[in-house]
Parts: sequence; structure tokens; C-alpha cells
Amino acid sequence: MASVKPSPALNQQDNHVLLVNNLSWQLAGKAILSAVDFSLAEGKMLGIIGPNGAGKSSLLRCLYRFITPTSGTIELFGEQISTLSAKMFARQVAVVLQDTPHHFEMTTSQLIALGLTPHKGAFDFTSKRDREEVTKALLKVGLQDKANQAYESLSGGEKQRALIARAIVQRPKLLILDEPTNHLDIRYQIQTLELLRTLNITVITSIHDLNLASALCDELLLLNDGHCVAKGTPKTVLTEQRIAEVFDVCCEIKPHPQHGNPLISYFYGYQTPNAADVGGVDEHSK
Ligand SMILES: Nc1ncnc2c1ncn2[C@@H]1O[C@H](COP(=O)(O)OP(=O)(O)OP(=O)(O)O)[C@@H](O)[C@H]1O
Repeated sequence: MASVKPSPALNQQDNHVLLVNNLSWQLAGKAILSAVDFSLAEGKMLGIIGPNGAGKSSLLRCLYRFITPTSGTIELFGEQISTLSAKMFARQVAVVLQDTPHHFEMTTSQLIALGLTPHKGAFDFTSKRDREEVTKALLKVGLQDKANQAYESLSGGEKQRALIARAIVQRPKLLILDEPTNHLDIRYQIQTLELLRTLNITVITSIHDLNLASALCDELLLLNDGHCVAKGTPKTVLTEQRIAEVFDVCCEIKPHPQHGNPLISYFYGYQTPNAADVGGVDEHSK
């Protein structure tokens, strides 16, 4: 797959939060990520897209230091992330994952308050300001009624929103999310991504829904088989040909009537629009 020239927006070096250079990760001799390069400017929201197994989660795991890349560098505000202490890293980077450890004994508020930990000393008590931060975060994610409910008893979507609230109180400079819309109904998918945009935090998130990514991400990075196939604005990255090549799906792309970014309509049974026009689809059998 030929690589596409990155857009100037993603290439700018001046006010970047994150600079990833030639990042590769191999596992038992197999390349999972190969020479991934990108930078991310302050305040932008970058969507990592690509088919199953493309390497999206692996890339994010390198960024939040869960795995150590085989080669390449990751800079956060000009510093190699490998040189930062755990506390310094946690003050700057918050992570929201799909699978979280069980928190049987905690209420929703208590779980959210965990986000305050990187900013506190070992013997600090919970202050009035801390409680206000938690209340504000609960309101932001629409969980004010669930503050005292056991976290484990929340629905999948509510848990996801509680984890985002925990990240909000952490006051990170960079927020990394792995499939944050997975358990959410369409209203909360849109609301969650819109919320992330209002936080004034630089965000990097993996996301499967290309139309949601197109509507709500400033920039996209398309991975396939561990390689970066394209990066830039949704208009640059999302083309019919590229979606056919990478996802093996035929589609038609038009500007979205509201925001003008690509709106993708998929064709079923691998029918191209032309094939359907010339009789590829039997109208009476629908
Ligand atoms: N710890 C591991 N051990 C073995 N293989 C791994 C490991 N981590 C990742 N892989 C492999 O690396 C490839 C990329 O996986 P990754 O989870 O990063 O993809 P993804 O794009 O996030 O996929 P999905 O969309 O299905 O979540 C897959 O083939 C996966 O099986």
C-alpha cells in the first residue's frame, strides 16, 4: 500500500504535544508496528482508524508506556516518555481503556476521585476542591444521579463515562482512549466525542466508526497491518479507493450535509454503485 503524504496540519512541529518517530514494535520476530511517524499539535483530536488487527491498540499501548517499542522514539512536550517518572507521566497523560480492572468496592464518585491521585501527596486528605472537581466531572458525563451507586453496578456505557470522568479530574495534557465509544449508544457516542472536544485537551483515540471519526476528529491516522497508510484531515484520509483497499468494502463518499466532512455510505455484498445500476441488485428481491 503506497503511503500518502501527510497533511501540513499533522506535520507541524512547532506546538506539538506528541512527536512519534519511526516507531516499530516486534513480537516474536513479527512486526506489529512498522516505522510509524506522526506529530500531534496541542488541542487537536487525532483518531486512529484501521481494520481489526491493524495495530491501533498496540500503538496506543506504546504511547501510554504499557509496552516498550522495539525501535523509534516518542516525545511528549519534547521529552522522551521513557525518561519521565511514573508520577510525572500520570500528571500529563490520562488513559481510558476498554477493559479495566474490577473496582468492586467503589462508588462511582470514589472511582472518579482516583484521577486526582497524581496531583496529591501520600498523606493528603480529600479536600472540598477535590469533591467539587469530582462533582463537575460527574455532571460533564451525565452521571450525577449515579454518584453513590457501586461502580460495578453501572451499565457498560455508564462505566465508560465514569472512566472518562476519572480522566477529566486527572487534568491531563494528553488524553489517550482505546475505543471509547464501544459500549455507548449512538447518542452517547456523539456526546462523548463532542465532550472530549470541549475539554481543551489534546486527544488521541482509536475508533472503528469511520463516520464518527470523520465528523469529530480533527485528524486521522489510518493503520493497516502495522503501517501508517495515510494521515491528515478526514477529507484527505477518507477516500473511496483507500477504504476499498484497506477495509475491502465498497462505498460512496459525499460531503456530510451538516459539517462537510466525508460521509461514507457502504455497499453490501461488495456491489459497486455501477454494478447495482446495471442490474447487479434485483429490486424485487429486496
Ligand atoms: N501481546 C500480544 N501477543 C501476541 N500478539 C499480539 C499481542 N498484542 C498484539 N498482538 C497482535 O498484534 C496485531 C495488532 O493488534 P492490535 O490489538 O494492536 O490491533 P487493533 O488494530 O487494535 O485491532 P482491533 O480493531 O481488533 O481491536 C494483532 O494481530 C494481534 O493479534
